[in-house]
Amino acid sequence: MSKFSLAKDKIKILLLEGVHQSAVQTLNNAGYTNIEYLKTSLAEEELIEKIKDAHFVGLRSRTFLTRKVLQSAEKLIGIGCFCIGTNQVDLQAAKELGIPVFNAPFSNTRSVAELVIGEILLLLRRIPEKSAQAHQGVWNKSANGSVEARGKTLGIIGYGHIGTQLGILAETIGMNVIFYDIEDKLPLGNAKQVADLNEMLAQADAVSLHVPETKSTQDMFGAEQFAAMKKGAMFINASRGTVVDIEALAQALTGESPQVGGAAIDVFPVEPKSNAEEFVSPLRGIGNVILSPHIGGSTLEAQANIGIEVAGKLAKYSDNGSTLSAVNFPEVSLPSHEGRSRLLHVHQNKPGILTSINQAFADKGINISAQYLQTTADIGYVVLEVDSDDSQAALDQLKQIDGTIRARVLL
Ligand SMILES: NC(=O)c1ccc[n+]([C@@H]2O[C@H](COP(=O)([O-])OP(=O)(O)OC[C@H]3O[C@@H](n4cnc5c(N)ncnc54)[C@H](O)[C@@H]3O)[C@@H](O)[C@H]2O)c1
Ligand SMILES: O=C(O)CC[C@@H](O)C(=O)O
Repeated sequence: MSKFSLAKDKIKILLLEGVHQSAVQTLNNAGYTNIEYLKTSLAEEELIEKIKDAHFVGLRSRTFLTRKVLQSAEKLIGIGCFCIGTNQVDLQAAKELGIPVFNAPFSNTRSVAELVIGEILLLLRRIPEKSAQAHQGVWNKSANGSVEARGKTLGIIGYGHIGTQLGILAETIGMNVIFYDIEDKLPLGNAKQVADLNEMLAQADAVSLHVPETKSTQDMFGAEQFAAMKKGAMFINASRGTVVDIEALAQALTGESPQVGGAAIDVFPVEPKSNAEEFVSPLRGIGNVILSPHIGGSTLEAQANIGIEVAGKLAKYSDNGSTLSAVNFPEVSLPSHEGRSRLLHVHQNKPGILTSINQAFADKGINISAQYLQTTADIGYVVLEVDSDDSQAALDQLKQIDGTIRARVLL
């Protein structure tokens, strides 16, 4: 449960899924050299084996940190998702175990928005279909079904970081933008929020999904929503595969008179674990459909920035305890702590814990020179500073506080 600070070269960092080398560089620059770097994700049993002695783990969207995996990771003190989505981690389990999870909330936003704009233009011109025909030697020179984006309406579902960027880019090419979000959002440019999803679907010439994977978005788009779309409108999903009923999409794209005119899909309910595995989908082979292997955020710029951002957050948490921008944890932003030892204490959020800590320290004559506290409904994170000579005694006291989840000292 409790940890004493380790020398940096003893802190083991497991990096999975080929995160950008900028992550390794950032960690090395911060003094962390004990890094195991793997190009792929790992299946549960292998992951349990590998993560056993790791203090930090870095991953992208294909590694699933379930409660079972996290419970087996006895030394783990921090998790870095080198992406935006954090649905692949059991955030609640990580929190209960006192492990903060960090991500890169902005670094690939622009890359996704640019890809979607490109896809809208290609779909409206029926280029996927025409390109496939040309590859087969068919010369189909015709304007049938090809339209400009100018003056058409884009419906965005989920008007967050990506949705808003996309809206701005779409307006610059002359599109009207409407959006649907469960929260009231400030519309950028001339965008308009629509309160009812079906009302939005009835107006949009292209619909693009930018929601996170949550209980409320699971299967939020199925046969009923495709039927509510304007006949022949385009459909784009670069959010998460679980948001869309993929069989219903396949049906809406096929038949004598398809309801949906074309689609660009980057994310799938089941995705191959590595580039070596076959990609299986009911959408394969359907005309005017762009299929991409979950690369919406995969540009060199985005990946390099993500590497620096997330590795920097892990190093900062390891060095000074800062949890600023953690997605599952009380956020504490901390100055440097030269000349003193800093103790990190994660506890169940119940009355009396701070009093117990202060009393225990007072009883042992340990002076607290700084104290920072943040809580969520179920856990509390308190950071204390003491004279370096008192650090071991202070850690011993913290370990005994009822409700302690984790205690660690930074020298
Ligand atoms: N394809 C890729 O490579 C790629 C890259 C980056 C992000 N993503 C995915 O895109 C998602 C969105 O990213 P973001 O940075 O814009 O997130 P964000 O959190 O900034 O925005 C999400 C928006 O969705 C809204 N929302 C949540 N539930 C909703 C619901 N049920 N109905 C309507 N709106 C709802 C939220 O209020 C918010 O405005 C990420 O969670 C991630 O899963 C995919
Ligand atoms: O890099 C990945 O695997 C995931 C990218 C994207 O879906 C994200 O959530 O940022």
